[in-house]
Amino acid sequence: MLHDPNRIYVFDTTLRDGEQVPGSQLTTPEKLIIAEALEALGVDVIEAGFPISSPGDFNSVVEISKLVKTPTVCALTRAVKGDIDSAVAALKHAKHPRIHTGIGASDTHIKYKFNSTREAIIERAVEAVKYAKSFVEDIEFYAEDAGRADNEYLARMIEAVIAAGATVVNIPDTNGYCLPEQYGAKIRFLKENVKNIDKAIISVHCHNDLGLATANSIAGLQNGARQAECTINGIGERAGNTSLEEVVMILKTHPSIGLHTHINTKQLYPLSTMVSRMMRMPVQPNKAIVGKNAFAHSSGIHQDGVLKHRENYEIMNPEDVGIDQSEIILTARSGRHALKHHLERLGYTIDRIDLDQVYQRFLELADAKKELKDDDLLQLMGDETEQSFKNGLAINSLQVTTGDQQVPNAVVKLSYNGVEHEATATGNGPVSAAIKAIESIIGETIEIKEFNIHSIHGGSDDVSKVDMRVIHEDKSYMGYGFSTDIVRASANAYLDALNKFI
Ligand SMILES: CC(=O)SCCNC(=O)CCNC(=O)[C@H](O)C(C)(C)COP(=O)(O)OP(=O)(O)OC[C@H]1O[C@@H](n2cnc3c(N)ncnc32)[C@H](O)[C@@H]1OP(=O)(O)O
Ligand SMILES: CC(C)C(=O)C(=O)O
Repeated sequence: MLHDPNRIYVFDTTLRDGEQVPGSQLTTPEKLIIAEALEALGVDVIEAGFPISSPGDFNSVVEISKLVKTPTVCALTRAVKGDIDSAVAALKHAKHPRIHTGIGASDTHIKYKFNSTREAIIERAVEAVKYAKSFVEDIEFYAEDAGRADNEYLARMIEAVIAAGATVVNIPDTNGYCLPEQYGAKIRFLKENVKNIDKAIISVHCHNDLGLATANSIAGLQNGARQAECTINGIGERAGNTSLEEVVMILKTHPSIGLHTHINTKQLYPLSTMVSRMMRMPVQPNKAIVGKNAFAHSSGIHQDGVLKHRENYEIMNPEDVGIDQSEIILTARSGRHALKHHLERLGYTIDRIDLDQVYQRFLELADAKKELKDDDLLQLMGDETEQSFKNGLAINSLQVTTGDQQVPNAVVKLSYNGVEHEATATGNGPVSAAIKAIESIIGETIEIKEFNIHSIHGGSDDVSKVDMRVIHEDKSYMGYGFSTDIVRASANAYLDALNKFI
């Protein structure tokens, strides 16, 4: 039945089990967008809904069936004829329809949910599979709460439903109870004790109540299961389901397991973001693979290690999951290598910078601010009271006079290579006067290509940020300046650019 015995079929249930999360219900158009993205991701099966549950869910299964071309479209039912009839109707347009029917298999469910007996439940299971099979060829059977079910009984049930026509047998750890070793052993037991097991694919469907959903799913796959049921971001009933991105990336990162999927992993992050937004379920920052911090390094030793050789602290390539690159987050735990990396990225030549001096000021700011962004660094470098550059240009004083009926005039005192120089110049405005005075000290005219003044928070008493692009020997250099005085901010930005090449 399986062409490639090492291929894992990925069954996505984001739109069914994932959508059981309170507050995360989706409209049909939203489900269609996600279904299309799941198809592009390369999932093998999309569980589109539980058609008997509501007219809206029925309609979603109909529309997804019409839309999706390659993956199997699956609809969930209880072991109840009415549910199966509804699923058959909803799947009418599916190119590859599957009915997913089943019933509880643990003694707890048999006794307290159904007030029934083991034998009677097997009969209901078989009857449901046969009924579904009379409409659709591809039938998946779920033995609910199989994680807590007696293995001998489970094996009898599975053998009976395969004989009745089930093509896939799902062994859910519905309550997230099992340990990986137990769950793996359960799958192995079924592989070894169900006589007709080679006529069906074993599927794993694990919940995360103890945080073991992914570990259990992998244990199941390593012991013979060939379909993994999961959701994007691991969303689902209670603590959620196995997360699709985790299973897929575990198999890709550990080729020694010898199993693979047909998932286009570069779509994982974009899809995670889409599902999180549409389902109003934020992804926790430390979530494996797709969390905001999954490829972000914030402590100095790690940052140094990653900058020297990414694989020192990364076992996956962020690009493989659709994230552009790892991030080096600047915090008070960062070291000089990380600071240097960002300064270089912002156009500073490290040889020209007094890195130790800048680092001490950086630490003080990082202690106060927690995380430093580009603007914080630029402000740090452009701080008019500090000398960030070795032998650089620094303004010692700047006097400007301007007003109606008066030619703007600037007097600049500049320290250059440790020597103070003074110059006076006029211009058509106070900024041009200040720039001309600086030019007369350095003895060169440097072309300014771009010049922008922004206020940081708004308000007339705000700090202004100036960014300026200058050209020197056909190369562009950016300079940034900050001050409550826009002339001083402009002069600072000009010197910041000049310090990168003078
Ligand atoms: C483990 C899982 O995630 S299973 C999927 C869970 N998803 C959902 O439940 C969402 C969709 N569900 C629904 O819309 C509704 O619960 C419906 C339409 C299925 C049923 O609604 P109601 O008829 O009002 O029944 P209600 O939900 O209150 O109770 C469930 C009934 O189904 C029975 N039942 C539960 N599972 C199964 C099963 N697999 N096979 C047969 N009967 C079942 C219960 O024993 C109970 O029957 P009872 O009335 O004889 O005691
Ligand atoms: C319906 C089944 C597969 C299920 O969701 C579970 O048992 O958790």
